[in-house]
Amino acid sequence: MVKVTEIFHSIQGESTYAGRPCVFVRLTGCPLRCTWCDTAYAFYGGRDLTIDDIVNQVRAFSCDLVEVTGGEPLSQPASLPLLTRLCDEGFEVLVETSGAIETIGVDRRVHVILDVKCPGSGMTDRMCWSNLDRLAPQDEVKFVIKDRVDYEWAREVLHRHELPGRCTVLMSPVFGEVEVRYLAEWILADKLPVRFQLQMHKFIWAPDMRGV
Ligand SMILES: C[S@@+](CC[C@H](N)C(=O)[O-])C[C@H]1O[C@@H](n2cnc3c(N)ncnc32)[C@H](O)[C@@H]1O
Ligand SMILES: Nc1nc2[nH]cc(C(=O)O)c2c(=O)[nH]1
Ligand code: SF4
Ligand SMILES: [Mg+2]
Repeated sequence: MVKVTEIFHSIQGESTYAGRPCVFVRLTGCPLRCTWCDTAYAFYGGRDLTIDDIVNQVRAFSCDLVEVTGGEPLSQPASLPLLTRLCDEGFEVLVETSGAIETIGVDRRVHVILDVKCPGSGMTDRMCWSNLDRLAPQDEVKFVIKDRVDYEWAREVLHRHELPGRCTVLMSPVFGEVEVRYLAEWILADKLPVRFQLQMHKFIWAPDMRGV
C-alpha cells in the first residue's frame, strides 16, 4: 500500500518540464520540516492505495507525464515499486525529492529532481550528500533560495560538486520571500550556468490552492 494525499492533473509548474500537462501523485508524510514548505497539508492523513489503484487513476487522465511528489515520496519504501511500475506502463516519470533520503533503488528510467536544502530551509543538516554522486544527465538538482545567504551557499555547493557539468541545475526563489528580480540579477552578475525558475502554477492559480 502507498499512502496518498492527492492525485491530480495540472500544468507542471517547476523544473525543465514546466508548462507541460502532468499528472501528480502526492504521497503523504515527510520527515523534514522546511521553514517555508508550501505543502504541509501532505504531512498527515492520506488514503492507502494499491499500486494498481494509483496506476488506474493516473491512466484516466490520458497524460504521458507523471510526477511522484509529496510530502517526501522516498520516505515510503513502496514509492520505489510505484516508480518502476509507472515506467513499465510507458509513462515519462519524474520524482521530486528532498535530498534527505537515499535515491538508491530509484528506477534508472525515472528523472530525479533533487532538492539541495539551503540554510534558510533549516534542513541542511538532513541532506544525504551521496545523492549528488548518483545524479545522471537526465536528472535535475534544485536550490530553493530564501535570501542572499542561501544564494551564496548554493553557488559554493554547485561549484564544489561541479554540478553544472553533470545535470541541469535549477534555482528557484522561495515563493513570496525573496524579490525574484534580485535572484535573477545575482545569477546574471555571477554568470551562473543555472536555470532560473518560478513556480508557474502559483501564477496561474491562487498560490495556496491545492490540487493544481
Ligand atoms: C513540496 S516539495 C515535495 C517533494 C520533496 N519533499 C521536496 O522537498 O523536494 C516539492 C517542491 O516544492 C518546493 N517548495 C516547497 N515550498 C516552497 C516555497 N514556499 N517556495 C518555493 N518552492 C517551494 C520544494 O523545495 C520542492 O522542490
Ligand atoms: N502544478 C504544479 N507543479 C508542481 N511541480 C512540482 C510540484 C510539487 O509540489 O512537487 C508541483 C505542484 O504542486 N503543482
Ligand atoms: S522536504 Fe519537501 S515536503 Fe518536506 S517539508 Fe521540505 S519542502 Fe515540504
Ligand atoms: Mg507544490
